[in-house]
Amino acid sequence: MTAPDVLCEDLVRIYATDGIEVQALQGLNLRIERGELVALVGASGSGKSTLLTILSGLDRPTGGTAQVAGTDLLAMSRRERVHYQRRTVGFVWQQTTRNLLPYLTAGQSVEVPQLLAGRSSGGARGRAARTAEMLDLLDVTHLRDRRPAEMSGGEQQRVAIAVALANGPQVLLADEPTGELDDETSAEVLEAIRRVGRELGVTVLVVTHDASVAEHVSRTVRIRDGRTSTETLRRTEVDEHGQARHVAQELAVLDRAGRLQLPAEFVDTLGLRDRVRLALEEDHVGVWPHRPDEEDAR
Ligand SMILES: Nc1ncnc2c1ncn2[C@@H]1O[C@H](COP(=O)(O)OP(=O)(O)OP(=O)(O)O)[C@@H](O)[C@H]1O
Repeated sequence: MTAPDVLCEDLVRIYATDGIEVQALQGLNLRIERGELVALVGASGSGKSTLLTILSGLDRPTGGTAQVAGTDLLAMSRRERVHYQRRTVGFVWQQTTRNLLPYLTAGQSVEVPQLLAGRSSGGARGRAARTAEMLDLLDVTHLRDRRPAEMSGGEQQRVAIAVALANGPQVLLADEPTGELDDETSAEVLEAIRRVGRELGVTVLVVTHDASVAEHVSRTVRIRDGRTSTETLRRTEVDEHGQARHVAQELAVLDRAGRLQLPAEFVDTLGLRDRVRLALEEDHVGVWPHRPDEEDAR
């Protein structure tokens, strides 16, 4: 079995400002295999951006394990960090202005990261060929000589993906890449991310608060209060009549200590609180509300 491209175990990030501590990540576990496309969804303040900032090498966790494409993010030297950010991971941010410099054309934007990374294979011609290849892959060749102000929001994000992939990263991280786009354009950009991930074999993590993103990916991980809580796996099955149908399976994340977070609707429906009654059955675990009065009466 190959090592996963993203591995977080018991990841903790505590922010301390003015003597007040905020536990943004509270022991988060996440594993993403090579070539997977995963959406991470969660409410505002659940810790999504904190996680992405750590995975992109811009911030250090307070504790736990974080490895991306074999790089240990807690043990990286400053030099390794620069290499990591230029070569190992690519990013696409929500704000189109953060992705592209206003005075560079699309072609120049894809070329600059290659120059910064000292990409020398094939020299200037090699870089030009890589640039043409990336623009073509994202269907933005016609925008090569345009600056961001001369592109739509969706076009800017597709160019941003080409920029992020310029140096052939193993992992692509996207933080709300469709946050500023309408529904139709969002769907196009997500489809472009999915296609390039598959064609280049890049592992992709898309962070979003938009639950509809989940429809475009085979695995959605939910984050709640700084921890991954539940996952939805989607796959297409062909039934006995040859009809394709989409099947979704809900899973809860179980950490190494055996903790799991029950979905909020289960907790609400059964009125579970404080303590629950557990029973180990042959092939499953039963969970009941704990009602001492009723149990005493039995
Ligand atoms: N630099 C910081 N200093 C102090 N607290 C912070 C800092 N950054 C984030 N937090 C806090 O950490 C928690 C998680 O924030 P984070 O930005 O990761 O959430 P999020 O899920 O990305 O939210 P959103 O969808 O609104 O961007 C929040 O309570 C937030 O207020």
